Amino acid sequence: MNQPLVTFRNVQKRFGSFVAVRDLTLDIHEGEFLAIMGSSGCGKTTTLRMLAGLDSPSSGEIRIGGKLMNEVPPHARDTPLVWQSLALFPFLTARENVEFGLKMRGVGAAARKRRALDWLERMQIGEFAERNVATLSGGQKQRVALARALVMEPRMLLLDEPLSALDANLVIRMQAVLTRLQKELGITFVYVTHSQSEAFAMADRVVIMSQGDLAQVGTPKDIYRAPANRFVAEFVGRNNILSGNVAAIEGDLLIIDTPTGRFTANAPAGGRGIGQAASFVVSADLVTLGTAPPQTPNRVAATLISEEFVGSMVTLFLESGDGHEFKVQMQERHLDKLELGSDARVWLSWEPKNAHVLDEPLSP
Ligand SMILES: Nc1ncnc2c1ncn2[C@@H]1O[C@H](COP(=O)(O)OP(=O)(O)OP(=O)(O)O)[C@@H](O)[C@H]1O
Repeated sequence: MNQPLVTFRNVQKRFGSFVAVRDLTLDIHEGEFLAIMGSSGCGKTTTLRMLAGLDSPSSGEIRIGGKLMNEVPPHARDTPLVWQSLALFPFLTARENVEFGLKMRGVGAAARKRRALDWLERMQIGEFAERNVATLSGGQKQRVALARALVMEPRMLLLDEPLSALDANLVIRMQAVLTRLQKELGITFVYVTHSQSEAFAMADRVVIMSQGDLAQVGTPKDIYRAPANRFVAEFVGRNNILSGNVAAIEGDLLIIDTPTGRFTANAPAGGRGIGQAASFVVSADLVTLGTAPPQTPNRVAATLISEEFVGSMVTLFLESGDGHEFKVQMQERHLDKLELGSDARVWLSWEPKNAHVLDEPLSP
């Protein structure tokens, strides 16, 4: 692979004695869409601000295109940041705001106007071009800010919750606009968000942070199917997590005794001995639900507790005899065929290859 566009090497950021980012080592590749996720206060914005030059690392190195950037100020970088409380010029129109950077670069009036209007159109706010930005709604302002950053055609764009002021329908539309533009223009996007659906829908790779640490980086599929640790497995949500002790090892498979039963799980990384603690996850959409006992080693009898519908998908919440909660996700039409009553007794099962053994938990 080519040289990464951005490298963080053992980057730490302290505010007084508080450590906001502990020891971040991460590569960002040219043209990729990288999302940074994690719960509030985990260090996402601090990471982005260090990349924008608004904060400098307390130790470690940040390089862009191989060049050390630790002390390079924001205006000397090609890394515009679009964030929630956007700094638009309130006394200018939407178009003038978008034109501003081009004017600073000496682009002529006619070309500036054409490019600004083009970007406002792409952001679906062309009709507001001549309105003073102070009179626009929060969501409209956010799109002016996006147009203002994109019109400069930067090599990399940093975005901090850029869609947070938009309603749900507009979020979906803007997600499609942004991902298409990102691929068309080949701009590297670093995108901070709270929203898992947003990160998983848009990003090529997702970084999950926890209290200043990088918990996992990978494709959305990797993170969903093979969470590296318990924090990520719980953060991603739609996972069943079971814990116990290793009873036997058969090649890449571990036989694990848990309070809910004995199960076979996949542990290609190995590294566990008999008697050691081990946890595994099975995603909710990889659990099969049936009314007859299945002929597989990984099976549990469970009682249906509740159902949650989102669109055509349903998540079932169930409980095994020992009180462990299971989640099963399926298409609503499949559920209808099963004709389950309330408190129905059912069987859950999953293939050993879909039970993924977790690495050790993150250090406390
Ligand atoms: N200038 C500062 N001085 C002191 N502490 C700070 C400063 N900036 C950030 N922090 C602290 O560092 C931690 C990480 O903050 P950061 O803004 O990176 O979190 P975040 O993951 O973006 O959170 P959120 O999702 O809530 O925006 C927080 O505990 C925050 O209070």
